[in-house]
Amino acid sequence: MKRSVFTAEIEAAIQQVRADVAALHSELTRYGLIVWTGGNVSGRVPGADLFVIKPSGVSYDDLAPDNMILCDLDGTVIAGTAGSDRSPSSDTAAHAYVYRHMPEVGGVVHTHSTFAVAWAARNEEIPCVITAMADEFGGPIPVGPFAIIGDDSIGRGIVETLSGHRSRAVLMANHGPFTIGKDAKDAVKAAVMVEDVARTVHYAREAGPLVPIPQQAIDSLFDRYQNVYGQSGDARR
Ligand SMILES: O=C(CO)[C@@H](O)[C@@H](O)COP(=O)(O)O
Repeated sequence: MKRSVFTAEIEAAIQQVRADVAALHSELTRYGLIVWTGGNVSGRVPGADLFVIKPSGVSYDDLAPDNMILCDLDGTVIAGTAGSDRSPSSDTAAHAYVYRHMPEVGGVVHTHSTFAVAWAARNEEIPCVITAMADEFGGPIPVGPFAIIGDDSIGRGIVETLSGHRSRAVLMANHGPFTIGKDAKDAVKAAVMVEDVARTVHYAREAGPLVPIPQQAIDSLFDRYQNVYGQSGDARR
């Protein structure tokens, strides 16, 4: 089967995304966002209609740049490339759909993190009642439609929910969080933060009624965090 030949520049970009995506999977285990082989991270290859995603069902202990899988934006594995002998993540179609319909997205993450999945099981959005949510998500974290894996329906639900929305996280109904970002690291950060705020707001509501933050304050906090917080070279700046 003929292997695609990439320019030296694209080849270098592919290698960098392979290394980044492989390394970022350890952040999901580090923050306790997945168990066993659940979850997945992908990253778009800058300058090419390609993305890299993990192989399906492979232990996180065994993930490495060379067994990440290179796909085109239809989710088709690029034959003859490193890792192409294995099946890509079962969520590849969803990631591909997001990359095709949200050109500004450079990374997609899916987890089954406990508190976020609990909100998804109730089909309940997480209300914006803490400044950490206003900072990171600019408001509530929305619920996406119930969608069965296997075709474009999960990806379509992510795009329909997050297009034009400040949040980089969506709670797919009865399933769990999918997050997007400028790059794979930005999407992983959103996955870490959605679980953190899901847990905090869960406990807060158990103790008593939640107090919403006024919209003007949410807008101000989000603007500061997106445009002032951190360093000028950060992906979101
Ligand atoms: O939630 C799903 C599918 O949506 C799981 O299968 C997913 O977390 C892990 O699947 P992969 O190992 O990436 O194929």
